[in-house]
Amino acid sequence: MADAARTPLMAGNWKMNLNHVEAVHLLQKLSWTLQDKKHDFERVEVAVLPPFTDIRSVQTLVDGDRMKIKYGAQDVSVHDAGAYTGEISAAMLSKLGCTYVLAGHSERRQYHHETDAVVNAKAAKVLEAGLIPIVCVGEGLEIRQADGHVEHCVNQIDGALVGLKADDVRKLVIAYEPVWAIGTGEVATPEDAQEVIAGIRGRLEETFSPSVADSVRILYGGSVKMASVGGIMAQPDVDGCLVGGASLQVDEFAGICRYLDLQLGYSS
Ligand SMILES: O=C[C@H](O)COP(=O)(O)O
Repeated sequence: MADAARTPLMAGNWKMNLNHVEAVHLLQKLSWTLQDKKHDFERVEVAVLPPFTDIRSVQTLVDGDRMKIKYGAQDVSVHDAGAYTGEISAAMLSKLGCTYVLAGHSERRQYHHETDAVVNAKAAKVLEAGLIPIVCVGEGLEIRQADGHVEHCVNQIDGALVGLKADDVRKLVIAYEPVWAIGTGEVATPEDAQEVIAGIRGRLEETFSPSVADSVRILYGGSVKMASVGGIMAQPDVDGCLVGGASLQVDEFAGICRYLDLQLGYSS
């Protein structure tokens, strides 16, 4: 089990799925399901990351129903304001009540050529706006097969966090997502996840301090399901999951959020 001082976080990345009407339906159902099961949000935090076009509707629902589910965005601009067609600033996301913002998801790195320097600039903007970046790292299959996965991810972390203050780093969340496990049904073994996440935590200790390394929550992501979440969460350095496909299915995502209850044998 991870350090009890770090509250586990289950974050659902909806990617480019669900229009704002569908988003409201799914979130309402998720909230009812978790409430019905008396989910303790202080014990396991729950967040959803909808497309930009859904966020205002999500905000209205969360505020109106006083939901304890948090929400955020999947990306952010490196710019503050101005002539940047199509971009969304961190300040705009803050105004919408977001808590989290993904920075450097592998799909952004792959399809939009985001480098570690861009991820670093995005993380800095998110922190400046008082929000929490979820900085994503992960290796492709070739790097894994060449046994370079820990070094690759640690280097990505170095690049993404360069110039950030220790007190800011302490607040952020990191997600380790092996690219070969995203949307493929190939889950890394719990030991695979632990190996890389422990490597990242070790680097945080070297670069910042033991207390910073102990504070940062590091999630695993890649084909997480109800059936696999327990083994992953049993690892000492894993503090939660970044869930893609399974977060679009209410019962599956609620089950992932309730992994502790289900382990204790409470009703599903
Ligand atoms: O952000 C989430 C990850 O890309 C994982 O997606 P997945 O659970 O569909 O594999």
